[in-house]
Amino acid sequence: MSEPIPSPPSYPIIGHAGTGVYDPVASAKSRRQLREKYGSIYRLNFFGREIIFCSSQEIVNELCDESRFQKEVAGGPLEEVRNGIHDGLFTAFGTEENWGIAHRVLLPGFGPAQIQGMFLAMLDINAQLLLKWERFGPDHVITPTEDFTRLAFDTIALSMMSHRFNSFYMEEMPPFCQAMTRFLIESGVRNQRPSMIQNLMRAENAQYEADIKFMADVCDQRKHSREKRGKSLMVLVVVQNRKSHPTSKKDLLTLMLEGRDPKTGRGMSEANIRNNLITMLIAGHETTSGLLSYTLFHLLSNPSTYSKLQAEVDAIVGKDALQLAHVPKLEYTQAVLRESIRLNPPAGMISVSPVEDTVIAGKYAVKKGAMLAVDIAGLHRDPAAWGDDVEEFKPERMMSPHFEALPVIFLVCVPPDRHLRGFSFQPNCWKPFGNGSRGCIGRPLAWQESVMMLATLFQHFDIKFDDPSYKLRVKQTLTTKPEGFQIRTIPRKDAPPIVGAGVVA
Ligand code: HEM
Repeated sequence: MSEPIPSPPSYPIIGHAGTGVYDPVASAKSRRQLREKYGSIYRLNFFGREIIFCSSQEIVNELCDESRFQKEVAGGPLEEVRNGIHDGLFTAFGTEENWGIAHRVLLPGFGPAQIQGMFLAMLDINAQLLLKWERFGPDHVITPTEDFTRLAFDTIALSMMSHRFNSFYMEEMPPFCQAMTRFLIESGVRNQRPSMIQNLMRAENAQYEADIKFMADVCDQRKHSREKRGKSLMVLVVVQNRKSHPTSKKDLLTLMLEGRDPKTGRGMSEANIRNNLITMLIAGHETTSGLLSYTLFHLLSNPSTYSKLQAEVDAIVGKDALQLAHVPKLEYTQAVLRESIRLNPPAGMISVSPVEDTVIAGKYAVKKGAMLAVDIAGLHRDPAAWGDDVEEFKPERMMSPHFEALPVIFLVCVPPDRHLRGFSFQPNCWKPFGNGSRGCIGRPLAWQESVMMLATLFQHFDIKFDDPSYKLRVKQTLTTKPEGFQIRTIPRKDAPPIVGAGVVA
């Protein structure tokens, strides 16, 4: 006999929408409160649309079975995000042909050799951040999240499209980031509004449309003044530049323009290329920035881990310029990243739905098409999978020999690129990059970039909180990042010169 899924009290018609039970602009916090009160499975209802939230390893392990469950875009915040990026990989419906074509065309662009080939471009952008922090000096208060956002944004553009956005030379955050932040926040809020109310919100709708238009840059060069072009994302300009200046570079943009799907023989359409260019920037820069920001926060909050990481960097990189060969040797640094993303996964939720009526956890009946949300932060704190010290920041649990002793469930890349692997202890208990065929295509890129950033940062600086009493607060769009987190960086004595690669885009 099936059991009812627990649910907080709700109101007729609206259900839980607008009642404060689930705050769309602080949903990570709401999920934490709800799972503390209702346990590892509960359901909410927004104007008749039901979402079942799950967080135990036991249930999530079932939901990761792609023969029973598939990614769900309709009915959740992703459907709103689709207004901006349509059939891009991230928001494509499972049944959409363009997802398969783009996935098969682009996957080779994220293989080990390609990611390693991005090393110099990554080092170039990395050096821009280091130089900025060095030149500001120890008295300057730095908001790391902002510069990590610039880093991630510029790294994607240079390493994947050979294009420079030069965000480090702008006082304000790049206009694309501002438009994207507004767009993602609004997408989350719209998801809880009934369409009748949404239609009345003229100012919000106008801004939303403007932000989408800005990101897509649908007005081509002829319609934009030179000044306006300079400020825009220039997605079309990126494509047009490449078409008028063909290159032998085999980067992701080349794959998009020239690649052929091995299954259908078809290439990506122009609209799908644009949707995927914006997708890569959206999916890749806030998440990586969040990972690096949380990691810095955890290191500063746990001085012994800080010292161990810096000692590892000193022992392996020393006074040399960072080399690609150093990256896999920085094992503690990678354990730090794995543990940080366990405690604070920047992408805190993914959604799936059953392909047929089914029963989960042996007792809860769920219908075909129901929306099941995987609460990743909750999963990463399941004591049954992680032990009683789940709240503690312990990179050691992500190191060998513990690491090798535990069953490795999925590998992102084949050996010998050990540093690029994804790991899981109990099946599917560590899911910061999502699941299966709809898991993160950009994870090896984000991983290499993050290891490189931490290594060079600790090689060149001693870092401290600006306010030692700072307690973690979280800012949320579709992803989360620390809010109000500020640091000071003190150049280390005898640090080697900062090396940028001088890559020409
Ligand atoms: C620390 C950094 C990152 C994290 C935590 C992260 C996390 C995720 C997660 C959880 C998903 C699954 C979403 C879902 O099921 O709805 C995903 C998908 C995706 N990510 Fe990432 N991501 C990161 C970096 C990147 C980067 C750097 C890129 C691109 C350069 C990228 C591109 C994508 C794309 C295109 C998808 C959709 C894949 C598909 O459905 O085919 N991500 N990511």
